[in-house]
Amino acid sequence: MLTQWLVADHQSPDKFLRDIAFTLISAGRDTLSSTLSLLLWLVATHPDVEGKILGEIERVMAGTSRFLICKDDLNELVYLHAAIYETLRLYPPLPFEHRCATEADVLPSGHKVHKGMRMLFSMYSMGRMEETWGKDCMDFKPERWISDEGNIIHVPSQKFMTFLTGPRTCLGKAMSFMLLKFMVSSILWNYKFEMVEGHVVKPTPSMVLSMKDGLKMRVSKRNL
Ligand code: HEM
Repeated sequence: MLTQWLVADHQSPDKFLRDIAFTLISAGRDTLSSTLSLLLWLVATHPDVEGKILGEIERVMAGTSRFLICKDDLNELVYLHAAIYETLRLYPPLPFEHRCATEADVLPSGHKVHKGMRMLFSMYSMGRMEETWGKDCMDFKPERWISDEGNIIHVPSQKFMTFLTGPRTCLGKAMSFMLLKFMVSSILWNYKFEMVEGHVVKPTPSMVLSMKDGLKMRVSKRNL
């Protein structure tokens, strides 16, 4: 696809490549760092989840002397995959979005939309709605993403809106899961993260979800 665009854009392939690289870096940098911080916080405050993630990595690493997960192992990390989904449900890095109607329309709810009307929607709230996610919607529970057969349950993008839905959905979803699984498994396998006593994490809605007073954690090396 890149080559096709490059061929079509005879005038300035360098500028085109620069813009593509900038888009990918800017779209991926803050979203991934927000997810990583929130996941480390959730894991540190849910020792049962930490234990299950470590147990899964241990099974994958059994019989090897490696200290890092490799690409072929990623599909085996189902529980970690579910923990990332669950983090992104409760704490979408882009907590709200807007769209502008190009034509007048009527929403499935019956609400009328005028041409040019700007609509703001909150992925943060949609990930916490009881009628969508059930009574335990506020709990951090990776298990809700795993089927009885032990596979990740497919949830339609209209329900799980963190990467948005429709033609302008995030192009980096698969890459995000791959990178996050690499990072989180390698970090957690080698280091233990504990909250600094008294530090309260306050997720703050801005363009990218952040933490008001940062994330203060104590990091120690694990004895493998
Ligand atoms: C957890 C990580 C990520 C989340 C939650 C996320 C979420 C989103 C959302 C909500 C949009 C739609 C924005 C809009 O239309 O206003 C978007 C668009 C986009 N994302 Fe991501 N993103 C993530 C990571 C990445 C990564 C790692 C890349 C690339 C390396 C990437 C590339 C893009 C691109 C190129 C678009 C624009 C798509 C288009 O407009 O057609 N994203 N992302």
